[in-house]
Amino acid sequence: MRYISTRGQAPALSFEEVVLTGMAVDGGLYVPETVPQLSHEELAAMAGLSYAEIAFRVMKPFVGGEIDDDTFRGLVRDAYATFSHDAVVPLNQLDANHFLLELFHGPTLAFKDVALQLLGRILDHFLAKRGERAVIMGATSGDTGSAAIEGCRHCDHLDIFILHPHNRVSEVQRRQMTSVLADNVFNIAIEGNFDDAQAMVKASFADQAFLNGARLVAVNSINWARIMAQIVYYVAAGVALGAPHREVSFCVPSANFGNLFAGYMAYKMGLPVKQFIIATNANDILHRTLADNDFSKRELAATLAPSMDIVVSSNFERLLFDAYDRDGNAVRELLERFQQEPAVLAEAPLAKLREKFSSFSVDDDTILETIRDAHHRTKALLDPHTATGYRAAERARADAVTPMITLATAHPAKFAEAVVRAGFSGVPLPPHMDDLLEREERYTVLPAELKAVQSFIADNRR
Ligand SMILES: Cc1ncc(COP(=O)(O)O)c(C=O)c1O
Ligand SMILES: N[C@@H](CCOP(=O)(O)O)C(=O)O
Repeated sequence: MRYISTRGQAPALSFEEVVLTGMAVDGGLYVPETVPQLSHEELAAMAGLSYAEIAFRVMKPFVGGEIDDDTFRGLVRDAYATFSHDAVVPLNQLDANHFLLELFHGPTLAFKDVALQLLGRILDHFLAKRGERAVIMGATSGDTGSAAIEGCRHCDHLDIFILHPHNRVSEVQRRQMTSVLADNVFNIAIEGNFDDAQAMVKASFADQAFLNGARLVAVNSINWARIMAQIVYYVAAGVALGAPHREVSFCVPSANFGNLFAGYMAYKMGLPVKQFIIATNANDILHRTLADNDFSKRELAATLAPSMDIVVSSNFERLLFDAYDRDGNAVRELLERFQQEPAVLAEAPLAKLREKFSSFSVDDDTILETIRDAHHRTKALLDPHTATGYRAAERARADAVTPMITLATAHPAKFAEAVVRAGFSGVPLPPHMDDLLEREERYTVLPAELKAVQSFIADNRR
């Protein structure tokens, strides 16, 4: 299996190289050169298998033999043994054909654990084999950071630097990151927003001179392995509800678009998907692009679903690459224009996207109303991100027959403030986090300046 860049000018890489590289040198993101196919028979044979076994079968072609099967099976098994639910990502039936796919039973209570528990183990495997150390640099709006720290903190070969927007993540999210006092973990609170943090991470991949030759690794969804691991739960959920014999639809709370892109990959591999619904909060660039062909940046709004407070949606580039028939030059031109001024998509690619995707934007008042309404109707207590998905699914679904699977991306305890504002008395943290609010914290506040962040990393890496 080879991986190519969405901007068409970087060298093709192997799986091991792509995992250890992150972003392509031409500024693009890596995608598989060809999409492996899951036949009708292979999908049907997954019914009833454990999540770890489905994960092994779905991901094996992407690994392309670069980790031997027994070792890879072991990494996958160990990654999902950290989840507190036997089904790893259980389906919760809300009504006749609306299901919640609960992705929050991992150690840090958000969907990021699904990929980052595995990515930490894969990185450890490759770095140990090479006898190398590496520096992780990641940007987070609150969930990727703690999941990356949790997934990589025991890895002797890694130093981890996570940038979060100062005072713009929930208290639980911040403490999940900053209360990890390990020698190889560094939390940086940026005086800016997530887009500033992500831009600094991307700029650091583009010019790594500040690291004096050390290897820089990505844990954000720019790293292909993140997407690969997230494909699995779409397949597992689809098969559990009757695929390949019947179609399913998915509604995904979206921002950086790694989650939904993984679903699109599952579809391209052969999972019968009728419809994808993109749910956004008030930061609605994905919705505006799809609905009005308005691919333009707007001021970032602080919302009740802070993990989705993102304007520049990295992985949309991967979808555009497909929509533009894998024309790297066209994608590069479009994204360069988008960075400078409002852009529009060409007619044909936009029409292609509209065949499979619809979208819906949900403001803060509606998030609160939805948390109340969903609880009243189904007894499920949703976190504010999942609430955007639930509302979008109820409003935008194409029919009342195809099972609709809304991805529950975080546990409500991570966002107690919003849940309390919706009228509930609070949500207890799970036992392993009982004392989270009393734990000592350590983090460094820095201005949103690339040089300041890079100097901090250069001075502190081991
Ligand atoms: C809880 C939660 N829901 C939804 C999202 C959006 O996912 P994505 O960025 O993959 O679109 C994120 C983070 O981005 C998140 O942390
Ligand atoms: N919501 C994310 C933002 C980063 O997204 P990623 O999927 O690219 O890591 C977060 O919680 O940090």
